Amino acid sequence: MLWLDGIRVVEGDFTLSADMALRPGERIAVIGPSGAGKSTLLDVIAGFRAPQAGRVQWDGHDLTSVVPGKRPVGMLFQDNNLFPHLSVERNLALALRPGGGRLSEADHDHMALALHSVGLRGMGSRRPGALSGGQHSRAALARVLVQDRPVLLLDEPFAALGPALKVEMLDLVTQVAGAAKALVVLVTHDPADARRFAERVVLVADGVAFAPMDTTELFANPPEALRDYLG
Ligand SMILES: Nc1ncnc2c1ncn2[C@@H]1O[C@H](COP(=O)(O)OP(=O)(O)OP(=O)(O)O)[C@@H](O)[C@H]1O
Repeated sequence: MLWLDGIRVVEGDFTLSADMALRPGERIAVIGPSGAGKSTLLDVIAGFRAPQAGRVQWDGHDLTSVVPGKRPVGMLFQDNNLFPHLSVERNLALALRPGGGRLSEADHDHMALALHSVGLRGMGSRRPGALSGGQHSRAALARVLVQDRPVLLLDEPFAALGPALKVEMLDLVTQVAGAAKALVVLVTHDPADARRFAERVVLVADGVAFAPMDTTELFANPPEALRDYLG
């Protein structure tokens, strides 16, 4: 379980409070107005931002003072570009062994499996410039998957893709994260993404990241803050 316990972030006029528990393996969407604090919430979980109060816990371990690289968290951003001068496989290798070092046969098998799972089997030797937009997104997803982290944070990773490709990628994330039993937290501006992807939704508005609500119930009976956001 990922616990956000009494989290409070304050920066000038901006405040964000969060108290919630997210279950292993579930798919969460984070929605809310621009500037409400969706990315801030992910940054607190990932450790890029220290809250002024509260604790982040995973599986009973307090992560609050753990550096980002040591947290059980993988992240995928929209601009999370692959290194253009390295092959896809070298990009994956860097994610697997950030400090360098020789890759074992098991590591190579692991990378091949990650590429296979995102539909890029046999494309490991290509450079990112030789991939289509959709393939690029798949490679970036493989790079996160190869790290085998039980929590995946996705900050609008597919916003630049066309609608059909975005749906394809969301379904792929559902499939691969399901196989890995990873908790996925997806920030999106598109309520349709939340409906398609998420079992539960965290609404961020008015300084609060509200505890997750069942997606179907939330959209069937939206609270005022969501009605304001949906317009
Ligand atoms: N590096 C920073 N320094 C100061 N303020 C920041 C910084 N990054 C974000 N903010 C502010 O923190 C608040 C929350 O930003 P955040 O990016 O978390 O919102 P968001 O909901 O993800 O927005 P969007 O949907 O536009 O991406 C905003 O008021 C923003 O201006």
